[in-house]
Amino acid sequence: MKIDFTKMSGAGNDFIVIDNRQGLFSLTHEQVRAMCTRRTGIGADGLILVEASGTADFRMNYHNADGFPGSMCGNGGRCAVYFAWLIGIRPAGLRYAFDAGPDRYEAEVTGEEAVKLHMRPPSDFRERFQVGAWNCHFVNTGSPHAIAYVNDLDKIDVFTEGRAIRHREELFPGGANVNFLEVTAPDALSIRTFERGVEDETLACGTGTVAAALMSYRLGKVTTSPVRVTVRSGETLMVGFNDAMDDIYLEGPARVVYRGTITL
Ligand SMILES: N[C@@H](CCC[C@H](N)C(=O)O)C(=O)O
Repeated sequence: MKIDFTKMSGAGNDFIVIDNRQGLFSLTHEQVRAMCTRRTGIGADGLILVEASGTADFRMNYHNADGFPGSMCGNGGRCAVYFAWLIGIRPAGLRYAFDAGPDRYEAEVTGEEAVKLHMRPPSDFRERFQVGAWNCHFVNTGSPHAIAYVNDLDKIDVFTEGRAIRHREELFPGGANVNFLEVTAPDALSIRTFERGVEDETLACGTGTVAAALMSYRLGKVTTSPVRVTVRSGETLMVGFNDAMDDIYLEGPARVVYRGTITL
């Protein structure tokens, strides 16, 4: 089976994106994992099948690099929308609606290689609890996110510390993504994320970035919206929100890295 794919980067979070609107491809977990594996496969943090939806412009069928379906992926959603725009899923217009899991999302292409994704209201805010030596916080922004604040982000061993927190199933049933944050200004943060399903640090995480901005505002660590969040790739994501946190967006770069064909 030959599959045409587009490799995309959402602020450094990278994805294999496949047009599956005809329903031609049914990939096993092993095939997804092999395609996402770096060095021996294409290499990516996740794989997105863009599929037909009865009521939205498309459905985002997202898998983590481990081959299994993931929860909401913010950067993946932004890449999927840019992909949909590039292949002309809607002949005219920059606004898209897509389904992901049980939820409907709206987004717009805001410029060349730029997408703004409207997020769903967060749930399950939990503040100030101890996980080993870490003072942690938690919020679900479509994916579950633990958060810890640090003074010097460069010094953190994200792989070791993140992995230990990620697996605390008694606190986070199903596991959690783990974000380490440094507050750099009243409207700015830097973030590093250990991603569940990738089982490693990634160069950016969209739902983690939203979790970081919302939690930091709740805790008074940032005082305004939008919040500029610098991710590990060095790129910046913007998170805007109202006080009620029911009108939230994630905006930033989404670009094509290359196109190819893989034979499975
Ligand atoms: N990279 C993502 C998050 C993807 C889902 C996550 N790894 C999970 O299943 O927990 C993002 O940009 O939000």
